[in-house]
Amino acid sequence: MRWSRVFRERTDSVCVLQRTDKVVVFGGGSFGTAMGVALARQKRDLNVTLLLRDPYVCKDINNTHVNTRYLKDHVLPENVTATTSLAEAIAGAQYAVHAVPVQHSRAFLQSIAGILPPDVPIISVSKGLEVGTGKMMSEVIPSALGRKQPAAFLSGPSFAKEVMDLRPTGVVAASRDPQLARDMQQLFASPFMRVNTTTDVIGVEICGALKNVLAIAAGIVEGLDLGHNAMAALVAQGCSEIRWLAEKMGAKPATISGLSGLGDIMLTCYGSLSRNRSVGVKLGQGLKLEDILAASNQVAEGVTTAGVVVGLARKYRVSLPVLTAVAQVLDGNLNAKEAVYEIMNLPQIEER
Ligand SMILES: NC(=O)c1ccc[n+]([C@@H]2O[C@H](COP(=O)([O-])OP(=O)(O)OC[C@H]3O[C@@H](n4cnc5c(N)ncnc54)[C@H](O)[C@@H]3O)[C@@H](O)[C@H]2O)c1
Ligand SMILES: O=P(O)(O)OC[C@H](O)CO
Repeated sequence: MRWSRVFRERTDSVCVLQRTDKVVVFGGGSFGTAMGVALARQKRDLNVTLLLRDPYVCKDINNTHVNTRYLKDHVLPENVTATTSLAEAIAGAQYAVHAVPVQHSRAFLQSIAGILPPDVPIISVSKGLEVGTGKMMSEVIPSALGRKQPAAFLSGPSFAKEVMDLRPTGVVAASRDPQLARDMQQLFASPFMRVNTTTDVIGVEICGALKNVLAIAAGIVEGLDLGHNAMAALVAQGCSEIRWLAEKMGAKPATISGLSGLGDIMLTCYGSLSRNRSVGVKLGQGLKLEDILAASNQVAEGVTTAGVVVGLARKYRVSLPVLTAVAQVLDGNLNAKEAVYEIMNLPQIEER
């Protein structure tokens, strides 16, 4: 019984890969490149095309197989190529991996709405909430395209560099269409990547967005050198706040304690490769936000998501002291030390 199931799953997996000839990746930053490479490694004749804006980076990828801007220490497989042409990138693609930062996703998707066939599934790996609308990518995609498009959301603890280095990684593929989630599982699963499935899109997306805000808070605690006790208390409080809000928004408990919830919180709050955590560390050390952002060429989604969380806390009537304090620090209404002081002086509570 067990072996027959294993065999059947392997056969399906081969089928999805066998019938996939081309995947387009929107955004050739760190994670778009890493996920494109993860797919290219699955099958040597799979065409993985990165859609970029910078012709010089394209040239480097096509001529030297190196993404010189985002992952200059890694050689890409030869079946990863790059183009700046929307039409060329999308032509013949059976899946589209979306790795454009959330705040730029709407304009980008509007620009491709007329070119992307309506039956090509979008696999979004972007983690954040849109400023102004408060929407998740699962809402931004149909709203920007002006139609329903098959979509899946891949999330979980997954630093681009470690995916590139073939270090074991576990993610979750979420889709309201369970078959599409299973297809994504079969497309991405490898000896180096485990892929769980779920239909809890809201849970996966909200946890992926909120953990970036909590990681900034964890970085602040690190930057202020407040110690291990403070870090553990902060992360535990943040986990509770994420659970309170996510549950009110309809997330399932299994998602909150799973890879895209607790798993990604642990990675991003404690992992030194996190860009969001790094922003927090520098804020804690007293640097100005504008200087921190100017010094980096990579996105830290928590910086923009933090303000959206304040609105969600109001909308869902839930108190989120740590997550909303991050927004206050980013807005310059509080400095990092004042934020810690305020949180430590909140009324003592019963645990819930
Ligand atoms: N890097 C990681 O380890 C990682 C892991 C999981 C998820 N993510 C998520 O993936 C998304 C992308 O992150 P990344 O690490 O690749 O970011 P990045 O900063 O390394 O690269 C961003 C990419 O988006 C492109 N881009 C920016 N503005 C654009 C626009 N207006 N139109 C089109 N393209 C635009 C950039 O040119 C670049 O190619 C984020 O939401 C991030 O949270 C990242
Ligand atoms: O580097 P960060 O903080 O954007 O985090 C990257 C991923 O989301 C980790 O799973």
